[in-house]
Amino acid sequence: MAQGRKNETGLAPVARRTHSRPQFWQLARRCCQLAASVDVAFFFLFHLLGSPILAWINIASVSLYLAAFHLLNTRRNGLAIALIWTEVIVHAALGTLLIGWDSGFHYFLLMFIPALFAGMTTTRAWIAVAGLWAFYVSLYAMMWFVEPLQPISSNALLGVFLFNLTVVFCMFSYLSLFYVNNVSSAQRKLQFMATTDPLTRLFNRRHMIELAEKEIARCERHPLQITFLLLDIDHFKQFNDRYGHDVGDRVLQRMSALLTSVLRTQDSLGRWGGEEFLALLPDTDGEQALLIAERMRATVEQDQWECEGFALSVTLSIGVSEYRPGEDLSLAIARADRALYQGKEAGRNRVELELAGL
Ligand SMILES: Nc1nc2c(ncn2[C@@H]2O[C@H](COP(=O)(O)OP(=O)(O)OP(=O)(O)O)[C@@H](O)[C@H]2O)c(=O)[nH]1
Repeated sequence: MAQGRKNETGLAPVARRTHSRPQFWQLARRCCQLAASVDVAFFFLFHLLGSPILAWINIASVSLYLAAFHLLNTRRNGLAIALIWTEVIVHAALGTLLIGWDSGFHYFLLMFIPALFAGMTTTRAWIAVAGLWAFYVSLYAMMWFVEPLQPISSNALLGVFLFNLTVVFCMFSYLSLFYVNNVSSAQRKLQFMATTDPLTRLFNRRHMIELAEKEIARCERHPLQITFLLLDIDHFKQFNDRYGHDVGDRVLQRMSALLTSVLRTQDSLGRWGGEEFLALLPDTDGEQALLIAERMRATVEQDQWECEGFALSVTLSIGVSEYRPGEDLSLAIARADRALYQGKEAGRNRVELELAGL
């Protein structure tokens, strides 16, 4: 069924995805507003320069841009793009025919090139660019043989040229800025998604490993101590079983906020798995880490846990390990895990440091 619909529209999946991009249509709307404003300025400029035909062409252009803007607002995007295309091509051609190639109206055609690649599949964009190139070259060649139909003085022509050039510079700069901002914001979002656990908003396991490996590399250059805390909520399963999964999720979120508030700015905290967290404490020895872990344990125990009307008794067991220079990260974490297990075995709600010699 889905495949059939694809064929009916005649659009490849990439094209449909591209056209559903809200930023593209937001940009198209903004371009309509800008272009309509520029055309209002042109109306007065051409009246002053004694070219009434061009002045009234600009009024037609403003109407087309307003219509395209309205179509974009009502999601008739294809028709809107067709109107914008028509306006730019006809306007550039008429401007050039009436007052000559040196008016610089043809520069507006070049602005389509990035828009074509942003709004179409690559193959279609190449075909459209080839068509645009042919039109551009034909217009240029024609102006070798045809005199301008409504010439204006050379000073006025220079004025129009400078005006057009300035507008094209401004619009290209605006489009470039828009593009760069979009790419940077997409990169930020991707970076966030790649490093963050969506439920708790803490770092995810993969990012914690990256951070820990960076810290270990730093530790190998300068002899600094690193400690790891592996934290596990006691009897977490019972919250899910008794009160439902949503309450379990809220406990995880609240726990993340609480633990973050206890840690120092140089420490990193991540969700290691289900109800397990890993804290990385740089420049910290085992003794200091024990104090921090104890503070975390006590904070969780003393906090008033209430979730969706249920009073909960939440505690945490914590295993602490010191990183030994030269060892693999997994070994240091395995020792924290063993310490955590000992804490669970000894009755939970405890902090345990790795046993010496293990
Ligand atoms: N609500 C919720 N539950 C989760 C999530 N991830 C894992 N869990 C649950 O966490 C529970 C972990 O249970 P266990 O590993 O038996 O551990 P526990 O009940 O905390 O017991 P101890 O660790 O031995 O104290 C399981 O029931 C998982 O389904 C999550 O993202 N949200």
